[in-house]
Amino acid sequence: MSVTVRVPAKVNVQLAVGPARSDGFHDLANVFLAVSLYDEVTVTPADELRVTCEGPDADLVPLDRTNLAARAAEALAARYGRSPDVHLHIAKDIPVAGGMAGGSADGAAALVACDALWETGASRDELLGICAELGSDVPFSLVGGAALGIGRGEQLTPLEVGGAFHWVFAMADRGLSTPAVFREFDRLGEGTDIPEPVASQELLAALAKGDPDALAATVSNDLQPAALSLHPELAGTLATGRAAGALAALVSGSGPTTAFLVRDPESAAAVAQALVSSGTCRTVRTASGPTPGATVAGL
Ligand SMILES: C[C@](O)(CO)[C@H](O)COP(=O)(O)OP(=O)(O)OC[C@H]1O[C@@H](n2ccc(N)nc2=O)[C@H](O)[C@@H]1O
Ligand SMILES: Nc1ncnc2c1ncn2[C@@H]1O[C@H](COP(=O)(O)OP(=O)(O)OP(=O)(O)O)[C@@H](O)[C@H]1O
Repeated sequence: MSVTVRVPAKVNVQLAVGPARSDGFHDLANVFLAVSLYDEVTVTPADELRVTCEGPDADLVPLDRTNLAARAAEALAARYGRSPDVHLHIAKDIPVAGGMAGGSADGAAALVACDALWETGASRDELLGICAELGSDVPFSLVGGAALGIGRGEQLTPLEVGGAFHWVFAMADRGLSTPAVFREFDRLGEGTDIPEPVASQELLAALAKGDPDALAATVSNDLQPAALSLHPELAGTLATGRAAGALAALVSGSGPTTAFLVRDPESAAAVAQALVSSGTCRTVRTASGPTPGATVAGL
């Protein structure tokens, strides 16, 4: 018997970052939108805990116990006093170290899959608690849709969304480390007064209306200057997408994936074509959101 769970990537339509806290994290006002790029995690009983991975970026994924899917299985097993001996297979389509929460997605998916396999009877809140211990983005990968994350980004409030938003994503030729981007944010902000992060009411209204023009006017990412500082070539990718008609162009989370909000699938195709032709990125994908969080796809 095995269980397969499908889990989406995310884009941050607002990422407001406060000053560094004493624990090294930053308080956020983090507006997440789940988008239709998916990983699938399949869990099967085995003699020992083992992780395998397939997909274009598979060689970049650690297969030891640092893999967030393995850590999720271990955390759930420890909670229920059972052995974590399973085979976790990750079919990976979400870019690795791309700022789209790929590792977090696998953590949430493995948790849901093991929970179904082991029939633990854990409540949703218990699962969300384990997710928050695994990483700041992991709870959102479980719930999907759209949500405002405060604290480290792990304290979620679901958000209403009035329609589908269409996106183009450009993957860069190398990844960026999330802690390195937060450190660069701190360095760039040295000596300045960094305000407490607050969600934009205009942005929440744009999401609720399903209005792409209003959303384009309000998207923001406080980590973008830090990501551009570490990866200056991204400025060219952003400019290419804007020139091709994207309503908004921004770095996704800690980057280096760049995200382009477009009006409809036709304009997504045009922006994607321009990005491919420009040679300023590794691969280009189109997607839409919101889409549900980690969901059992097959038993
Ligand atoms: C950039 C985002 O992807 C936006 O959604 C997230 O804030 C990052 O979430 P994540 O990858 O799950 O991050 P975690 O695994 O919790 O933390 C990795 C590292 O990122 C930094 N970090 C993360 C979240 C946060 N609110 N403040 C931080 O400063 C810390 O250096 C931390 O050690
Ligand atoms: N299942 C996993 N898939 C990918 N990377 C993983 C996984 N588990 C652990 N990692 C490690 O996490 C690092 C960051 O990978 P990930 O793809 O989650 O980055 P990210 O999308 O930038 O994350 P985020 O958007 O949450 O900041 C990788 O370089 C890898 O070493």
